[in-house]
Amino acid sequence: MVLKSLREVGRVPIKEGEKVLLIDPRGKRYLVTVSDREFHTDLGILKLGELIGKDYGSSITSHKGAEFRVIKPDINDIIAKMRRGPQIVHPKDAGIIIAYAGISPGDTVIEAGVGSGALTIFLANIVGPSGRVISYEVREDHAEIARKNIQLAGFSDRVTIKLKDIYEGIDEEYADHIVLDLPQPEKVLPHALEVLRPGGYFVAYTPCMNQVHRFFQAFQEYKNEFYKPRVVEVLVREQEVKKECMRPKTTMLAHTGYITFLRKL
Ligand SMILES: C[S@@+](CC[C@H](N)C(=O)[O-])C[C@H]1O[C@@H](n2cnc3c(N)ncnc32)[C@H](O)[C@@H]1O
Repeated sequence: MVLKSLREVGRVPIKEGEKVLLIDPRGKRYLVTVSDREFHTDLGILKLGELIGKDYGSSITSHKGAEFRVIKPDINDIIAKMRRGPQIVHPKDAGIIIAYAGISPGDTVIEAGVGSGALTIFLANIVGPSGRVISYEVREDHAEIARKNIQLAGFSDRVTIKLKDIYEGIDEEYADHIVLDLPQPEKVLPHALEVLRPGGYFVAYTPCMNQVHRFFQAFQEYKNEFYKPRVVEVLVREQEVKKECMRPKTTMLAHTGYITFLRKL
């Protein structure tokens, strides 16, 4: 057996039409599509066609002599650069939703609302090509933004956006998990019970404590159908790493939302 070096395995030359991430000498990032065109920056003009056939990790130089490194973008790069409509679920919250609910490749996840599609992209990434994300949305303009963002991430094959109010019901007969980012998740509880598989999770992301309170008042009627609930808030404290001093950053993204997890019995 011939073992390939890591360098050979990772070596897939850049092709025309691919999305790549360029990083300038200051660390500024640009998501561009490789084609035979010029890309203008304040550090000079780049001829993107020069990237074709190069390796990821290599660089391209502007007409002013600035060197831009090129790497393959991941979903975080896509989400950072995509168009936003409503407020998106932050990666720290998407991460814990996926981890605590055990969302896995091949799963069918019903989501609402799609908003800008950020959480949808995280979900589609984890369920993989054999899974499905079915996302309900009431606003056509939000659905349109999300559709484009999901296409940009390359997940249109596994995501279905439905223009429908999920409070009125769920059309599907089966879901491994239900993930909600909308104002009144308690209105989805009776529909969720009909379609959620035993062991599957009902997850509700809500920014306000009074929403959590209202949810749990409604939940009393359904409490025998679920394993004991869990509510979390995720705080990420980034560190400032400098040669002379390492310490927590003085500012942080504190509150985003409360995440409620219910597991169906
Ligand atoms: C905060 S945004 C969701 C953001 C999304 N999670 C993301 O990460 O980009 C909430 C969305 O829920 C939609 N929405 C509100 N009530 C809904 C309902 N009953 N059924 C479906 N969508 C609903 C809104 O139109 C809005 O687009």
